[in-house]
Amino acid sequence: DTGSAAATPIDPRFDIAYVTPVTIGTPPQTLQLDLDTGSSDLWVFSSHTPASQVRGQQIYSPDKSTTSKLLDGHTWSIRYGDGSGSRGNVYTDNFAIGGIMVETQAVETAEEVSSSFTTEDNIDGLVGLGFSTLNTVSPEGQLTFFDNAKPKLDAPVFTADLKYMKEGTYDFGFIDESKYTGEITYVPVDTDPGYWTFTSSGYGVGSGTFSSSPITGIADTGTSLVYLPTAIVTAYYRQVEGATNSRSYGGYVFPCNSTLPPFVFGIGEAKFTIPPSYMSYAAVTDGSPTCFGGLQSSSGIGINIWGDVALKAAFVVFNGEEPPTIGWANK
Ligand SMILES: CC(C)(C)S(=O)(=O)N[C@@H](Cc1ccccc1)C(=O)N[C@@H](Cc1c[nH]c[nH+]1)C(=O)N[C@@H](CC1CCCCC1)C(O)(O)C(F)(F)C(=O)NCCN1CCOCC1
Repeated sequence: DTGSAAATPIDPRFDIAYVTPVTIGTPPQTLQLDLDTGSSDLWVFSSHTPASQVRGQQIYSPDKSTTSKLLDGHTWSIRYGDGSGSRGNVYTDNFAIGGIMVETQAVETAEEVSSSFTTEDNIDGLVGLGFSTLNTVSPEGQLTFFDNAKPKLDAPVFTADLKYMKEGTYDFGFIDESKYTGEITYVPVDTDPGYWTFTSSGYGVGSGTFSSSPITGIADTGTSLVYLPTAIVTAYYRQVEGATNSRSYGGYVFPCNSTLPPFVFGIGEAKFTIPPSYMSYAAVTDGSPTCFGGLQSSSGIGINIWGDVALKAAFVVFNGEEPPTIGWANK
């Protein structure tokens, strides 16, 4: 099998996250989920989510599906890097993305979600596409959609073609040559503890010299920005007029009319350029002349994260062969 599904920015003003339509159950219930390579739980707003915590999200009702089965005695609970979280019970049911159907996918139904999920009415849940070792279901961990779908895919891969303020695509089971230019550079992936962890070959600020130094981090479709070591981040913002590391805004900000250099990162011998428009993430509040940077320091996180700001500058292949690798191509 092969399949494709849209990755649509949830906000027309800036790319905070992307959602993809999925179907669950019989007859199919359609939800818009955030495909997230930084986690490995597939969870949804559901008929079990308290009404006070649901604000416009689509919900999955297992009781309305003739193919749903409660996974008795199983629960889940997850906390994300931005402090948000959710927890609940587990069903298995038919689950499809882009026409790829998994009959007994573990679908985690939310009994509770944190306030930032309630207020984000464009996200009905997440599809974790990290490695199944990160799945939080207890007492038995469950497989991700990708692990379940792999045996029926023409190739054990999925690709991300995220775009700047535009609809992109996730493809499953094939590599669409029309979506990239030149060659795909593959590098090894370390699956411990369960992220798509790889090592970049270095970075450059604008037309400055390229610094060939290894940067190990995770490819994370569920994180909006890029988080890198402080030395790299200060080297970047040193080139931005009026940039400061603002405690109140929690990161590097600068006047929105400042000229930003592009940010270059290396994958093996290949170079990828994040254009200035991606590096100016958003005004700190609507209409403010102060903008928040798309590159921030990872010192508070503990790992470097190549989030959407970097991913949308490339065509990325998540290769699930043994051993897994990750491929990057220009587009
Ligand atoms: C707006 C912003 C200031 C740029 S933001 O940072 O708030 N953007 C959020 C995403 C978002 C989208 C929509 C609405 C609101 C927020 C963002 O980038 N969050 C990251 C920030 C971060 C990461 N690390 C430190 N900080 C995050 O938590 N991303 C997780 C998925 C998010 C969660 C909130 C809802 C949208 C999806 C993530 O899964 O990508 C993760 F990798 F960062 C993460 O937390 N993975 C959980 C890993 N655990 C390990 C233990 O086993 C269980 C799984």
